[in-house]
Amino acid sequence: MIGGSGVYDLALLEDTQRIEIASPFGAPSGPVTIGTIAGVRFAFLPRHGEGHRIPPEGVNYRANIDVLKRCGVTDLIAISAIGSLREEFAPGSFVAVDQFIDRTSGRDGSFFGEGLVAHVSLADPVCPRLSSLAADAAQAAGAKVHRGGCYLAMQGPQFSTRAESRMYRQWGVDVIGMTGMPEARLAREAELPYALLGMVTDYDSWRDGEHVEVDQVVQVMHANAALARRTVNELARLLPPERAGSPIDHALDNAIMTAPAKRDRALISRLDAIAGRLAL
Ligand SMILES: CSC[C@H]1O[C@H](OP(=O)(O)O)[C@H](O)[C@@H]1O
Ligand SMILES: Nc1ncnc2[nH]cnc12
Repeated sequence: MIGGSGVYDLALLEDTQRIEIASPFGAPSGPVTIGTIAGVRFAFLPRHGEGHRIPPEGVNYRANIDVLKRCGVTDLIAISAIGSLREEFAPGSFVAVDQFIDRTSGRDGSFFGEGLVAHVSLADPVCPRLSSLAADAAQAAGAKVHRGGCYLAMQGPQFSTRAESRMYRQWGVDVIGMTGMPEARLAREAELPYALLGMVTDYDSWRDGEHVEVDQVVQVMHANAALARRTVNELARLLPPERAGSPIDHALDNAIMTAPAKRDRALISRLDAIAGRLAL
């Protein structure tokens, strides 16, 4: 699990171990905590680091996913604070996001590049099985849950202007945040089924006379902290004892374009965790 704003630890984890893992993609947000809940092994990483040190544009998304992959993670659930662009997605409710629009810029958005070109499909960026499990867990924990929603990833760190917020509504966007991209696209390249469970903390600035302020976000986040914790607990209980395979486990099978003789050996060795399975 990757925890977002307000979710800096998984208090329910038992038999925990904190591990500092190095990544060829640079420094991750911090050590990974590994432990169990109801017999299920979880690895947890707070996206903004302990004490919320790292801004959304400064998160090393590649290193975070790389180190989780190195821990043996098979499925990735991200928790995020989100603003709502729809009246019926009220603050306090949860949204199991199923689509993204990426308006971020200047972030490293791929593990691949010159010397090893790859194109994975991102038509359906979220794993339906994992997303539905996350939604079931939030519902069992007592949350009001919306299944499906389009998340616009903005660059931040400032919140949107009123004109942007209203334009995003016209685009059919449901919720907004600053971190879902490039996280979701990198998870797909890493062949990790990904789900994003958003906690609505505010109505973004599209309503007359209202605008989002961080104190309001923090207030709703704190009010929701216990619910988020119960959700993780329920999730551990809902996960099937045997993990079913997913087509996302093989997302890279037909993705590599670069001819074997032209491949960059240094890049291939950096990709040992992400694409080692392919024996490039
Ligand atoms: C604290 S409001 C803005 C901040 O919260 C969200 O973070 P995360 O997605 O990690 O929960 C949003 O994306 C911004 O980074
Ligand atoms: N309104 C908003 N815009 C961007 N990110 C957010 N995170 C929580 N609320 C947000």
